Amino acid sequence: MTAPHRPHAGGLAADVGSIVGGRRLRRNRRTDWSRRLVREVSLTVDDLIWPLFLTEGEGVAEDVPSMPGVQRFSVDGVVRQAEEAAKLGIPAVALFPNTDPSLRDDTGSEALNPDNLICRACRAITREGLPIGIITDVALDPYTSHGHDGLMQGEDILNDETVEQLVRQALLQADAGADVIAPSDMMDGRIGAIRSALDRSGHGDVQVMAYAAKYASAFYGPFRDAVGTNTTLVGDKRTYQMDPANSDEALREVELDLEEGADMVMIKPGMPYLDIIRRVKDTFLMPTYAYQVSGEYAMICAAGQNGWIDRDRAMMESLIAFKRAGTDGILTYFAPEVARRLAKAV
Ligand SMILES: NCc1[nH]cc(CCC(=O)O)c1CC(=O)O
Ligand SMILES: [Mg+2]
Repeated sequence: MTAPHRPHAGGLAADVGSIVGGRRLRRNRRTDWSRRLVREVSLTVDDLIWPLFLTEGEGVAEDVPSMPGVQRFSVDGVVRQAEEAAKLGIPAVALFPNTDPSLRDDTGSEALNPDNLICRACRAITREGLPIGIITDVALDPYTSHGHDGLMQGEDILNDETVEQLVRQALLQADAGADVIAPSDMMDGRIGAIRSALDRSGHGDVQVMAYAAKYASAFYGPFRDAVGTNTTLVGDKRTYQMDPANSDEALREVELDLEEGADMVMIKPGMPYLDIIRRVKDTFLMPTYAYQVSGEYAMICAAGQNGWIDRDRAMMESLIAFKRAGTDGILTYFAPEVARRLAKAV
């Protein structure tokens, strides 16, 4: 063992004019135990939500090329992933379907099929009785031939007509065993409509996690590969997803979703929007989540693969940054890996 380096030893200090009243912030950083003692936030397995992709078939596990280490699973495989998540102590999984192209149509009618991929997966996971929450995505994009989250008329995305369909989609998911309904569509008024429909149909205990401030972002690219909307999407989502230039507007979006009955709110994407997370948390003091989206995941993996950054350290640093910004939890594709790491560290 070499003696620890002592940056403050020696007699030079008195000459350093910029040291105010002997205050040296490096003192607390010298040793590992001290760094742990002064640490302000921590990341635990309780902070993790694992997004999982579904596909048809049996025994299927196919790679998503733009998301190294991420696969789409058939329902049987997703059940095994959920078991693994439960074993690791991850509180919840979030399910996203890659709908067979032949089932996608103008109105996204497959979203209303009680035997669609999502509903079958909810039932199969629920049957296992795992101590884990099932979060389902409410939006039409994996089901429409045009890849939009809502119904289209000409160039327009219809709001209220879409909301009606989202309500029916949400009820089917709740019937199938979803614990948390997570509308990601950004239509106005959908949280209130879904909340009251759930309450009226005996699903008063089903929680709602609103994708409240969801931005029209370039960082969703790999996700669209994963669910097959990269080829279907016509145009962009800027008439319903938020403008990345806006911050006050995010507070208005969150305020409305909370008034309409959201139990939890989400900001998405994550890392470029840490300022939004902090404002939302400070303003509303509600359970606040961030989605570290597919593009963020892909960037960290790609730079890591090139040897340009240390992938594992970047992964951990990105997640602690979410905690520092005020999130109560993070949807992240790194979830199982991080859970394993955290378990080893104790
Ligand atoms: N309703 C669609 C939806 N739900 C979650 C994501 C993105 C998640 C990610 O990039 O990891 C998207 C993409 C989009 O709006 O096109
Ligand atoms: Mg809104």
